[in-house]
Formats: sequence, structure tokens, C-alpha cells
Amino acid sequence: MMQLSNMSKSFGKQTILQDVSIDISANQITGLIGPSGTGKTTLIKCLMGMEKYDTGSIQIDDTAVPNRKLLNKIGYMAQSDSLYHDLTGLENIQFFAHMYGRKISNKAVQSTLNLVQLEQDKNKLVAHYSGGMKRRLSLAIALINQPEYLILDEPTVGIDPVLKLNIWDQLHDLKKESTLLITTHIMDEAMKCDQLLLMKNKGIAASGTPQEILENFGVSDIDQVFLKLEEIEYANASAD
Ligand SMILES: Nc1ncnc2c1ncn2[C@@H]1O[C@H](COP(=O)(O)OP(=O)(O)OP(=O)(O)O)[C@@H](O)[C@H]1O
Repeated sequence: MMQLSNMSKSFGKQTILQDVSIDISANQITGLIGPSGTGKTTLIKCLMGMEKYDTGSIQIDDTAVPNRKLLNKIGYMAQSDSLYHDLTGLENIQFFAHMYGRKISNKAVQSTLNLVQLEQDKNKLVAHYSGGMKRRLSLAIALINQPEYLILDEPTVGIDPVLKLNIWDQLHDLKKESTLLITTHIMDEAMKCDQLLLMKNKGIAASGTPQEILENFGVSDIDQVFLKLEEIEYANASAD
């Protein structure tokens, strides 16, 4: 389980996250959603120990973050791809598997390459990949290492709709062994998550299953929840 307690983070004078407390349940897909710039990536980086937080605490499996031992348990797919352009797609997969200290069967490599539709292009240099191909390769690398925790920052940006559905099926399969945290801007993807954390104003404005959140706000889609939150904020500001 991942746990943040009263965690705060500022960059200079700008407070990005204030007093954030969340529990991310095991073997579920938790979606972190919110407008651009609300601190989703910052929260993920703090959770992974890539960014120092100012106050509060973060724990993964009862171990305080940062801790080097935790890194082996976490697979991370960043927004900006960190691939080796002078290696082929297949060589990148092999390189990262080696880095994670995993022995991965050819069958697993094959089926993941098929899933992200890169089988045909596995021997091409990544330098010659399109943006969408690079994202699919990053996703393959995150999936293939089967980490206990899989953190995906906007994994389906630039991926076509049919492939997106296959990837979501695969993510739901992975839940048996992994705990997933996914950021997304895409509201129909938010509905596919088991739990949602809606970020707004430096913290979590609403949480629960997608259905619970819709019912609590009396709306039919997640975009409307954000509109309602704006209205509540405006009404509170006017009352002050
Ligand atoms: N290293 C940094 N130094 C200073 N400010 C930063 C740094 N990283 C992020 N920020 C600021 O923190 C805020 C939150 O950024 P973050 O990338 O976490 O948002 P986000 O919700 O992930 O956005 P998006 O959905 O657009 O990816 C932004 O105002 C950003 O400019």
C-alpha cells in the first residue's frame, strides 16, 4: 500500500501540494486526475522519491520514501520518454529488464511487443520511431518488468483508440499482481479506474470510485464534477 500523510511540496514560493493525505489501495487501478498544472506529476515524483517533499510523510509498504530498496518494486513510465535512441526497440526492452535485474522470457517480450503493436518495428532504431511508437515502447518497458507498483503518467497520450482499449484490458489484468497509479486527462479513461483522486487547489478535492463521485456530486460525468467544484469555490469566495 502507498500512503501519503499531510504531505506538502513547494517550488520556491509556489506551494504545489498542501497537506495531502491519501491511501492508494493494493491491487487496484487508482486514477489521479485534475487540470494541467495541479501537481499530478509532482505528487508522483515525490511518491517515487525522485523529488524531495517538504513536510509530512510518504510510505510504501511501511517503508519511508525515499529508499533505494523501494525502487526495484516500482515501474515508472514518465511523460517524457527516457529511451536510448541509438538502440533498437527490442534492445531498449532488454536493457531496462537487465537494469531491473529481471530475467524475461522471449515469450513475454513477444506478447508485450504484440500488445503495443511494435512487433514489426522491434529491430528499428528508436531514433527512427515516431512519438506514438516511443510512448508505446515506454509502456512496454513499464509493463514487461511486472513491478509490484506501476506508475504511469498519461500512458495513452498519442495512442489510437483500439490500442487504448487493449492496453486498458491489460492494465486490469495486471491488477492481480500489481498496484497501479495512473494520471490521465481523458475522462472516459478516468471511468475505467477502480478509484479516483481528483486534484484541485493543491490537494485532493474528491475521492472514491468513479460511480461514488458522480453520485455524490449528482452529475453524469467527471468533467461536471470539476465544474461543480469551481462553482462551490466561487460561492465560498463570494460568501467570504
Ligand atoms: N522543478 C520545478 N521547479 C519549479 N516549478 C515546478 C517544477 N516542476 C513543476 N513545477 C510547477 O509545479 C506545478 C505543477 O506541475 P506538475 O507537472 O506537477 O503538474 P501536472 O498536474 O502534472 O500538470 P500536467 O497535467 O500539465 O502534466 C506547475 O505550476 C509547474 O510549473
